[in-house]
Amino acid sequence: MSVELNKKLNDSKFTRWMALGVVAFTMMAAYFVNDVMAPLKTMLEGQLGWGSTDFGFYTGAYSFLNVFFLMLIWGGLILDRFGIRFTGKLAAILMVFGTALQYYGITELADSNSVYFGYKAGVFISSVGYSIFGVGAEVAGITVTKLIAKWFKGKEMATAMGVQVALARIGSQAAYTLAIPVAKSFHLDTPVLIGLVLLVGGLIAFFAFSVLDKKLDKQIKDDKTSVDEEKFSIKDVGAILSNPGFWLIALLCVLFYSCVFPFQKFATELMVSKYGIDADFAGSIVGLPALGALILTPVFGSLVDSKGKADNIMIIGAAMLIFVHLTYSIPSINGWWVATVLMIILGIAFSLVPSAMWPSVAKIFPAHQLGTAYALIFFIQNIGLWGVPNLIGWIQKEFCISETINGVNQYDYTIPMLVFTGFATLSLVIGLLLKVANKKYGYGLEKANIEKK
Ligand SMILES: NCCCC[C@H](N)C(=O)NCC(=O)O
Repeated sequence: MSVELNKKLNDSKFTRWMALGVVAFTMMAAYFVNDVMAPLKTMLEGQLGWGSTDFGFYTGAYSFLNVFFLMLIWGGLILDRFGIRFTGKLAAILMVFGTALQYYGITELADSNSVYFGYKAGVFISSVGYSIFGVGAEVAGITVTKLIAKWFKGKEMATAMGVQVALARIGSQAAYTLAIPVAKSFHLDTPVLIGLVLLVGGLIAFFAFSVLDKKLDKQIKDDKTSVDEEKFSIKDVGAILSNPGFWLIALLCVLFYSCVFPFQKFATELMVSKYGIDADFAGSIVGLPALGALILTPVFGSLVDSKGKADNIMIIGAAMLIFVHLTYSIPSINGWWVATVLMIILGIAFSLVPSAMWPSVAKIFPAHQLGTAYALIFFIQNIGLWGVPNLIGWIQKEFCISETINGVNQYDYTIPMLVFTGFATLSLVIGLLLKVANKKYGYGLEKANIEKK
């Protein structure tokens, strides 16, 4: 009888997975908007005169406020201080506002001749919007990760994190697949408008989740058997930063993701220019990792839950990325099917690492430090998400223009792909060091997550 009385919302499998589904929709919309402009790179250059450095500037803007104004750090502190509901709603509002501004930049300012800080008004304002969106998206990301750790503690935590990431990748896949066909059938800005509508839906979804979460908090408070969670204090930042596990995960994260997300932003053009894939179809190939991750991330997540071995999984994922990027860099290997197979391999790596890495953070840090720990890791990751697209855009402009057709530059991708290979190699080295640290400090990364009853 007392067992029944103590039953909380998240003890019901159906309710916790339904709650996850609701917030996953918010993240799906966020990932759609995040990626929807990437396949349009060549169209943006042709129709709005956005060159490679403009595109690199815009793409890197996602992380600009997070990195230079420490917005992610504030977001993490707000999350640990004021909780999941407040922070999640704030993040969703920022995403909607930022996307609306981005839309304004590519519609109303498309023909403007004004220049701000050396960039066309349209490029600059869209980038400001994307930067605000980036704050919202990243803060939403850490909020959702923390809420999964709360709702799924001692349960299928890695599977749930995997499912959330997988559903988010549907957003990315949809963006890569639909952007060019939609932009061609309607207007260049229509894909962003669709993203804006989805985000408003995501905002409503998060408000709906908050009702459930409030109820769960009340149950946790009323439950005499539940242990009171320690409150976050600013001293915890020091504790997080002095943990070697933090630095290794953060470095693995920045290096690994620097050769996935920024690569994907340029990859549609790579598929067309090097592999001769039709522009309408190229986005779908680039979206393949997202599609693969949809199936594989939960599979690998449940493997981590039941069998553990997160340390080895991260190492294998990093090694696969080296193979993929190195092969993309070889000029003589240019068959469309090779490009496709490599994307599939990248998709497997892209499923392995996140499904092992994010739950590992929850093993290294206690619950009250999790928001800040995820925020600091995302912060370091964002340095890469800002710097790498700018670096690649600059390299392309300086060293990679192979010819110019009707005023649109064609780029050779050998050097950019070697740069990505370098990052992937470093991520493997860090993965190996993490394995050593795991043994030394006993993080338990090799252990299963699901508590045996
Ligand atoms: N294109 C999405 C960027 C999301 C970055 C975010 N900080 C993150 O790492 N999310 C986890 C993931 O695996 O997508």
